[in-house]
Amino acid sequence: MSSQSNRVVIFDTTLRDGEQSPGASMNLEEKCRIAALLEEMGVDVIEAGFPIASNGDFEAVNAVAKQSREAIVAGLARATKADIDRAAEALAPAARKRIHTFISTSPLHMKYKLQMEPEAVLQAVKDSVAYARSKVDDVEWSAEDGSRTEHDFLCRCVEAAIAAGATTINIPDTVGYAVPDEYAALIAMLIERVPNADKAIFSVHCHNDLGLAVANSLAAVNAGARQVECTINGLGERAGNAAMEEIVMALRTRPDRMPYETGIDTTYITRASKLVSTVTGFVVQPNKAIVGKNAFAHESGIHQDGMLKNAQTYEIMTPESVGLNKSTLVLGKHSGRHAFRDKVKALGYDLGDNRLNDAFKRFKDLADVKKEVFDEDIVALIDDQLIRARDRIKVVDLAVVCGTKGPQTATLTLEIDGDSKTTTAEGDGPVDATFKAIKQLCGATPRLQLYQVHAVTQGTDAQAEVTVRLEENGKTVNGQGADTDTLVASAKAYVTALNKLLVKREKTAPGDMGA
Ligand SMILES: CC(=O)SCCNC(=O)CCNC(=O)[C@H](O)C(C)(C)COP(=O)(O)OP(=O)(O)OC[C@H]1O[C@@H](n2cnc3c(N)ncnc32)[C@H](O)[C@@H]1OP(=O)(O)O
Ligand SMILES: CC(C)C(=O)C(=O)O
Ligand SMILES: [Mg+2]
Repeated sequence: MSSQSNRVVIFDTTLRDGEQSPGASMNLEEKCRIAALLEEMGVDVIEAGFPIASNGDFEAVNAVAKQSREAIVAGLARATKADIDRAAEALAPAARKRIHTFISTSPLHMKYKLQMEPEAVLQAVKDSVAYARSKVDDVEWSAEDGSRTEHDFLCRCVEAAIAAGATTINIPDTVGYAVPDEYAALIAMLIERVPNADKAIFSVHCHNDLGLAVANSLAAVNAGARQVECTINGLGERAGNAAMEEIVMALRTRPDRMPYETGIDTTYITRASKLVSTVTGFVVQPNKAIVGKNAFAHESGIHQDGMLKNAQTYEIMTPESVGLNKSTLVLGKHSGRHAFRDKVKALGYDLGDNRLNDAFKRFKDLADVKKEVFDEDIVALIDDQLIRARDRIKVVDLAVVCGTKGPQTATLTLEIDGDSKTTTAEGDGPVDATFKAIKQLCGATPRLQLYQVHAVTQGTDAQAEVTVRLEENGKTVNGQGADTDTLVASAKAYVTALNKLLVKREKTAPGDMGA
């Protein structure tokens, strides 16, 4: 495959560079699960680890090598015989294997880290690649800190690596220092100047220290690179590596600007992201491209309206293309009537315009006090409204004084058959005071059989749903009330139950309000 081909090799290093994220260690079984999924989704090369790093890493590379069939399994090795031997041993069972050997080529790394003269590094390139080639046919050579390497020296190293048998040449932007046009020019320069460049695939490996890993990788592909090294969720050393899902979806979404193909079945992306996140404990930020919780979610009314009319108004990829069922229209304070009507219908209600408008107003009031309005909230809100529509008694206003000082008092205003009535009652706690105030105003004396509160959803801003069961003359009724204020929900529940009792009384003694 040359820089003329339009096929881009996807080299996943989640299990190696991804695991170098502090705190992202994975055990053997987890690595095997991730590798199996990567292979299933069509990753070309799986870098399974750095075999000399530890026995655990060796075992993991070895296990992935045993299980993989189609994907090439790669193991990392420094420019030493011991590293290469260990990598070759770990990779031995693989159907398709690659030794990935590297050494730094930048003046800074050579002088301070390796403490080697450039000529010694060049010799190490030749020796390490040739030695790796004596073990396997597929050898990748990386110029660590390649983007900060002096051009003439980099050309000499690349030429030497290809001459020694490297079939892939990787030019990492190890510290995420490059910017897109500069990085693209570097790759183009190498392809142009290195005499045997056509004998290898050029690869890129970008870190995200400036948030440019994906942009740099794509710019390099346009300049002739045909392998991209990346990780699921952009996991990796420091700010991470280029995110595979972003690379693949960018290529898929913009073939007009980037006419290249990968072998990835993109419908696996969401599954792979979730697996890596679960295994590593690295939560994906909600606004992360492609795989964030909000990547296909819309809350604002204008966008939701557009989405309902034609999803392409606000989505450049389909959720199905990344393995999600559908986009979500999140109902919140920014939502509009179109989305609300759609949701109400989906929840099985057929409300006329007036009721819908009324419900929408109550939904907006709720959204003002609650971060997110869930389906259950809307069901509670509409049920509450439907139950209350024919009520003779309605809760208008409630103010409760409670706390450690006592006495607990409730000042309540009810509308009874169209008349507004207010009273204040003391009680043994705020709920008792509220119920006493209701009884005073209605002159009712039913027996309270059950009082139950549960949160409709989670969080301190959740709506409380209260159930009250009242008994009078052998007749039992239940009343429900929902509100973000538990006491208001309690008052509504009690009043709902009372209204039901009134209906029952009407049937036996029409016109009677209470005792
Ligand atoms: C950019 C990258 O991502 S590179 C990969 C980084 N990943 C890792 O380092 C994770 C795994 N690493 C490890 O477990 C350990 O560092 C090991 C096993 C590889 C080496 O451990 P140690 O022998 O204790 O050495 P240590 O890590 O302290 O130092 C690294 C040594 O390797 C040398 N070295 C670094 N890169 C290379 C290279 N590509 N080729 C040859 N030598 C190298 C350093 O100069 C240093 O040598 P020195 O001991 O002579 O000074
Ligand atoms: C080992 C190399 C490829 C690397 O991870 C880097 O330079 O970032
Ligand atoms: Mg790296």
